[in-house]
Amino acid sequence: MGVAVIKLKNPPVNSLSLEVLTEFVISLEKLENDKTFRGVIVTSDCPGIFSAGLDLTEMCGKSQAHYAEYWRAVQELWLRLYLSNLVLIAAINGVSPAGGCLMSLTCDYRVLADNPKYNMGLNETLLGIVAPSWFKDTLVNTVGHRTAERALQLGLLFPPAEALRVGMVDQVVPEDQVHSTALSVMAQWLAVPDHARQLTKNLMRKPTADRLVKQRDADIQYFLRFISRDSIQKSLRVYLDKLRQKKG
Ligand SMILES: CC/C=C\C/C=C\C/C=C\C/C=C/C(=O)SCCNC(=O)CCNC(=O)[C@H](O)C(C)(C)COP(=O)(O)OP(=O)(O)OC[C@H]1O[C@@H](n2cnc3c(N)ncnc32)[C@H](O)[C@@H]1OP(=O)(O)O
Repeated sequence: MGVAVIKLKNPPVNSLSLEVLTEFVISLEKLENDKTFRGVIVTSDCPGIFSAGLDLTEMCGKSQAHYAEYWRAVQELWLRLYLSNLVLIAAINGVSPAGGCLMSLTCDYRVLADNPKYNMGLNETLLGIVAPSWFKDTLVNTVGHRTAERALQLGLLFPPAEALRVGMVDQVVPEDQVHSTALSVMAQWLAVPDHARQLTKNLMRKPTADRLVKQRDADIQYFLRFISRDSIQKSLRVYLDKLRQKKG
């Protein structure tokens, strides 16, 4: 039925490095241009981890030029996913904080494995950083304003039952059924004529995407100013050190 699977593979935690973001956009573009494909299942090849989100090492101790290049790549992936003409289904087979969660929120439907460790949410505030407005918009469009407001301020990571309750995911299923469920949901979405579904998706999503498109450069400048602050760099270093020390 013309369904591709994109499996994220950047061990150990599928962090969204510049290289991963770039490759993801290229793969998506190829699938968009190949008319034999109508749908994509986005999943992970790293056991227990869907994606650890944006790669913190790309946002810490690097040059301004690097931050700008990285942020443009983050914007590009979000825009491509959010406005994709393909049916995108996230088969979430692991934990998905921040950028990992965002990626799944751009999909048309989310199936999450029922494992209490597989938390998801936009936890940026816990790192001492702030989810950008378009991250916030994506969450609001999924779970509504009040739930998003509380989740964003507290940096909440929702376990599967809670994620389902607030509407962050559409289905929670046993871990060994995530892929088959994604496939059967895909069949249901592909039963709808493409042109009607695509125009409807565009109608729902374009106003949100346009807000970023209209101010992409300003958004990059804003990110540069924010991420270059000493206090923000310090927060990120402390957070990364904590992650590294966990093992020791
Ligand atoms: C007004 C606003 C204006 C502008 C906006 C400005 C700023 C906002 C910018 C960006 C928004 C940010 C979005 C993000 O996505 S930030 C990333 C958030 N991610 C997390 O908090 C997850 C962190 N990781 C974890 O919690 C765990 O690693 C995880 C549960 C995923 C897996 O645990 P596990 O025990 O299996 O592995 P670890 O031992 O913890 O990690 C292994 C290895 O990987 C490194 N690691 C983990 N996560 C990341 C990451 N996101 N980026 C880079 N590296 C990561 C970890 O340090 C370990 O490294 P090492 O010790 O060297 O092996």
